[in-house]
Amino acid sequence: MLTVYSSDHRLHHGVELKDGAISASFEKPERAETVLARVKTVGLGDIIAPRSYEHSDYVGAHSERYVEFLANAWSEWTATGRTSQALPLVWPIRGLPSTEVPQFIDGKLGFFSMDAGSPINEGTWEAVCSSANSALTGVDRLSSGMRGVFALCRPPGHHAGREYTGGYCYLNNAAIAAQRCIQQGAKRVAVLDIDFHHGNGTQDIFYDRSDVLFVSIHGDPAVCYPYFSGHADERGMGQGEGFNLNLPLPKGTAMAEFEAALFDASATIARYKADALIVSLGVDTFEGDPISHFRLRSPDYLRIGEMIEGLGVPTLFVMEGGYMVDEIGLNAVNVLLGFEGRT
Ligand SMILES: NCCCCCC(=O)NO
Ligand SMILES: [Zn+2]
Repeated sequence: MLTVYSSDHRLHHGVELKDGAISASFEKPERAETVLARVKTVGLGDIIAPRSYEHSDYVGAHSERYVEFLANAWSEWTATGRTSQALPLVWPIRGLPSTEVPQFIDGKLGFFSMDAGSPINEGTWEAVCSSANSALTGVDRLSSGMRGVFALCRPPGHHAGREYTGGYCYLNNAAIAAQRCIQQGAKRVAVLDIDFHHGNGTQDIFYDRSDVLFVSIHGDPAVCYPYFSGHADERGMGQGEGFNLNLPLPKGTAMAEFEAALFDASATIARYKADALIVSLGVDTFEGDPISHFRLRSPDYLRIGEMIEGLGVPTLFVMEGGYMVDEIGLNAVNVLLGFEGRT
């Protein structure tokens, strides 16, 4: 299987607000390096760098003004004399009447984010573009007739909505890939999100559309991040009604329950008859993950890959979460090996 990877991800080192203190982010460069090392160790296949794309290739999944905000945020922040990481401090929540985009960068940061989980620093935008470009390059290779391609994306993307950052995400790599498939003529694209956390951003982007089916298996938002999306009654709206399937599972879920949910997800995707499948591949479902609450074990990821292959659809795997750095490579690549029947 071909892997698309850019070392430009190393330009982004985030911080995060956790338990009331600022600390180095769990979303660290070593994550992608460990997965890359495992890809090489197992001889998964060729590894290529992404092609470059235009900012306009991100629009469709995202709004133009959001992409422009991301591209200019660091320069606007540093123009105020600050060299620290740019973080939002105020958000346009229920009861605040203005719907205008503020002119000052501190207001823009809050307008275009859902939480303080996506800090912006000097190298962030370049890293974010390299991550989205890896997903786009993966689609272009898939379209050339490949059965499966792996976009080793970092930073991740599935919490990024049409106009907001969040949860370590900036551009929604999986959504940008799905949109590219549609632009290249696909009539129906399925996105399967198997990360521990609900892909609220991907849901947001396609919620009113029937040409992209979104299916997510994740920790119950009543007790798990992102808390405010991912319930089973969120089924899409307008033309998208019935093309959004959330399968929330309780904390402590192990493979038996996860596999049953994946079986249901697969049945829905099979009925949809997708021309292409984008998998948001998070492995923070692993039992040792420091910020998540499922109990999958490394061999389980082989089975997950097998089940995804059973859908018989050209598939782009897009790396999302996974924070147990020692095992992230083993677990992510096990999905890809399972997909290839190398179990
Ligand atoms: N900082 C709060 C938790 C962020 C979750 C990131 C993730 O793995 N999403 O899939
Ligand atoms: Zn996650």
